[in-house]
Amino acid sequence: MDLNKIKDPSFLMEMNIDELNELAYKIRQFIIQSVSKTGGHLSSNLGIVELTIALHYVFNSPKDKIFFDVGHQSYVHKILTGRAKQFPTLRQFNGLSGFQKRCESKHDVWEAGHSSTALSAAVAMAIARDLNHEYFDVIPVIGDGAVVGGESLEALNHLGSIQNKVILILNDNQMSISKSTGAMNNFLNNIRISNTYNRMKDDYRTMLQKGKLGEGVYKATKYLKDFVKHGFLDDTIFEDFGMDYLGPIDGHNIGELIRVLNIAKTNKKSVVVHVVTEKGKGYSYAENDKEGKWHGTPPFNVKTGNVLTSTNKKSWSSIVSDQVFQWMKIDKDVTAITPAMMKGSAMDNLFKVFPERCFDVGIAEEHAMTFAAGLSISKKKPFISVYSSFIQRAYDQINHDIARMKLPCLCSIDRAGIVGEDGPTHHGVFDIGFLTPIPNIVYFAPKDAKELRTYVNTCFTNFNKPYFLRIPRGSIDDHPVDYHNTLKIGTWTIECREENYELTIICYGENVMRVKNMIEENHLPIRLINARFIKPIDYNMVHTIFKNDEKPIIVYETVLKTGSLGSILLTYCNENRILRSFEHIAIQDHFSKQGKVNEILEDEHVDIKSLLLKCEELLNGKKEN
Ligand SMILES: Cc1ncc(C[n+]2csc(CCOP(=O)(O)OP(=O)(O)O)c2C)c(N)n1
Ligand SMILES: CC(=O)[C@@H](O)[C@H](O)COP(=O)(O)O
Ligand SMILES: [Mg+2]
Repeated sequence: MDLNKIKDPSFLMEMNIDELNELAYKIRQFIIQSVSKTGGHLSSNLGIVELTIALHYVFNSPKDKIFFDVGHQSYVHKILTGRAKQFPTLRQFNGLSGFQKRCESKHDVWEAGHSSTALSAAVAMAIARDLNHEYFDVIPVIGDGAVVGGESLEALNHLGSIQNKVILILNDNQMSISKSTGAMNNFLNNIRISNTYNRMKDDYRTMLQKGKLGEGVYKATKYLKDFVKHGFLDDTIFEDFGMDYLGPIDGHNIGELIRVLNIAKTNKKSVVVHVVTEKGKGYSYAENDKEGKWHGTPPFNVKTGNVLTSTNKKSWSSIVSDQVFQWMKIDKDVTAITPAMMKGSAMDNLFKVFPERCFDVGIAEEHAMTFAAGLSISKKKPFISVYSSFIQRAYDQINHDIARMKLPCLCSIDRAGIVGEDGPTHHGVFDIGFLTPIPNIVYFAPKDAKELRTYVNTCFTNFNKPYFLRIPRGSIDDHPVDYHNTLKIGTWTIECREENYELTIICYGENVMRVKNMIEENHLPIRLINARFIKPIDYNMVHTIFKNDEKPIIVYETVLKTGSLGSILLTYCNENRILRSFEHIAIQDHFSKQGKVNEILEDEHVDIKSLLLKCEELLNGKKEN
């Protein structure tokens, strides 16, 4: 069958199990080929092919609400709901989203990108349905990584106390991006490997084969309830939360999936269907290397498994991590924390060499921050690395637990700025606006590897306050720095041209080097200020620039304008009665699109070309005067 011709999932009803298996094979090949060209979340999608087919076979979307937590594993759902043709545009500018998107299809009933929201939404949908006296099923599909996120557990707590039915599909592939961690994972693992379970599973299989479960849903459900009550599953956490439990089910056996999903469909109460799948299934490289590489991949060669873009530069994340590593070697109090992003934050080596001082707390940004506060109050020196967009979750913990008590820590805000293909849910453009109002913190955005390493040294040398660090996605040239080298908190530097300038640009982070190149390539009479401390700002320099100089000023940022450095400077000028206006280039009050970083910057008019145009306009205007 031609996947491009699929309009909606109704065609599945005409297919027998062999045909459904053939379809699964085709979809897998399609996804491998397609993602090899565009890049994307490969292994989670390869693992969920049969499960998604079975869900759309048993339930009637969009009347029944099938939706995926995070949404990075919704490619099969997209194909079955008529979007195969758009896959060449996956994650591209103005193309198909890598997550569910309500504007793309009526079958996308929820949107995410961040983890652990699906069950909350499902509980609400089920309650609203029952209030409206409507009849449909609500079926959130949640991974073993996402199910431990605080919000999932809060929603589970709510669901367990109400009568409204939700069918929670727990897609257990034993992996988050790295290996799943924590007690819930141990619990799921125990179910999977228990001898008792295996015996029970065989009994259950036999019953399925003999068609006994087909004799009547009531009988089947009762059997499963007895199974739950008297068998090895008598204290599943889900039962304790007031739900029924079905499973574990082989997530690559379509026949078994369909049978059990039908039982879940007719079950009266909320039910967890525990489905065991294999991440990366059907692509040998992804099956053999489950540790992160194939979770989200750039374009690659299908035959060799090699990615098509490679660089000699080092990621910003790995440079932070390496400098922290140097400090872990000499200071046994330094500890490291990641909320499930060990690979992305390049912390593998820390975990390998110092396992007893490194903590992957799972998808739990709130806990990660308060846990860091607890370590800090106990005289440890916590380093935490969290993506900018994910730390939005932990605002209160930074404010209430860390900053208010002035607890020393070093928190690296990774993936700050426009991140690219992950799109609006993942752009790190809000952190300056929401972190800088918090008292007691220091916030630093390095221009290069040297400044970055020097700041890490500064923090560990004087570990006495909440230090924050802001780094983007991407790579740069590395520059080793001895750990004695430090810098002065709250100081900005003049990056180029102290005299004979006609215009001043103020920027920070990776933009400093970009702007410097622009100035040098175009031989422009511009003074460039490296505003590396976003908090505290360099009041002396700011005063000098804004008070004593009549030449034009541009504050250039690639974050949201609201709450940005520009708005901090406006407030400063106002407070100090400095009557001075300046040009402010930053992102307007909306969510930026997905695509290549340069395309998005251009779309937002905050690219270097837009800056250059503004400079030329101001410089020419100056000359004409
Ligand atoms: C709040 C938040 N933190 C971290 C992430 C990054 N992230 C995306 S998918 C993922 C792993 C999810 O694991 P699981 O739910 O088991 O899905 P799988 O990929 O195994 O199918 C993580 C950590 C995120 N999207 N949102
Ligand atoms: C879906 C999700 O949230 C992550 O997989 C994210 O896409 C990772 O981003 P990086 O590729 O920047 O690590
Ligand atoms: Mg998983």
